[in-house]
Amino acid sequence: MLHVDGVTQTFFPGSVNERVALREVELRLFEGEFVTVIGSNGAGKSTLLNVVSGKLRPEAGRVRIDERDVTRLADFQRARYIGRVFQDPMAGTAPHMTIEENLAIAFERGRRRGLRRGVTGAKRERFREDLASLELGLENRLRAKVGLLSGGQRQALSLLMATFSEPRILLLDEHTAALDPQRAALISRLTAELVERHRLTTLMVTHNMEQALSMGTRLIMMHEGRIILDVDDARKSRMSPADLLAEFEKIKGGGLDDRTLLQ
Ligand SMILES: Nc1ncnc2c1ncn2[C@@H]1O[C@H](COP(=O)(O)OP(=O)(O)OP(=O)(O)O)[C@@H](O)[C@H]1O
Repeated sequence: MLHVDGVTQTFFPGSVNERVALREVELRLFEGEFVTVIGSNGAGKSTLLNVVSGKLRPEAGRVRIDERDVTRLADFQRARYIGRVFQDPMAGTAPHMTIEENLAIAFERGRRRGLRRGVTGAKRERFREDLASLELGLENRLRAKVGLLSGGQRQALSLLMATFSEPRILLLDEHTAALDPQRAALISRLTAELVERHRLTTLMVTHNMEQALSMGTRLIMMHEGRIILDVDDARKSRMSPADLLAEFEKIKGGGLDDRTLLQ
């Protein structure tokens, strides 16, 4: 359902600062797959998410969602297909608006025009139910300003908002990295629950190898703009972080050729 076909992305081409962030990346996600993405700094993980979301238009290659070529659609035009949560808990929500106002915006994203805007009684009830599922007590604080919430609460709200419009693809960009371990565990649990409940096709970038192995149904490793390892669920469930590191060393040491390493 998501096809990334031969995507290449170079920043500052032809200058001394030239950086090839993605090199002919091929990636296919089936409906409902939950893929965790790991890799060294500068491997191209965020750039891949930016190309999928439409924030970046790749210099070569195509992105297709449900067979539709969306390569030339800007991010706001792809918004109804895509939900995204960033590392910064402040990025996904509007601090000066209330919890219910933030939810109302997310709810209306991607829906047809003509539906009643604003917070109606029916919507408020739905928001209350969804917030209650987070088990953070936010269902009793619908009219509180989001700026008053903690980082973990705000990230939980961002996650809920990103899944509200039942996007075709959920993009998670190190969305637990800025949280303390307890909050990170909470957001990981909520992520697994929401992905399962809405059967979302998901790409999740993380630097945490334990998390990359314990979550999702498939794992890919990136290095220098390439996907160098692609591990299915069965194999992933048998791997440890040490195995992943050993794979990485083996691939790096063996002269990289992604075509032979991709499975
Ligand atoms: N907007 C940009 N302008 C210039 N260069 C960029 C830009 N975004 C990314 N790059 C470069 O592209 C390469 C890939 O960056 P990217 O952010 O995708 O890596 P990453 O795998 O997400 O890294 P990290 O784990 O450090 O966040 C890096 O060399 C980076 O410096």
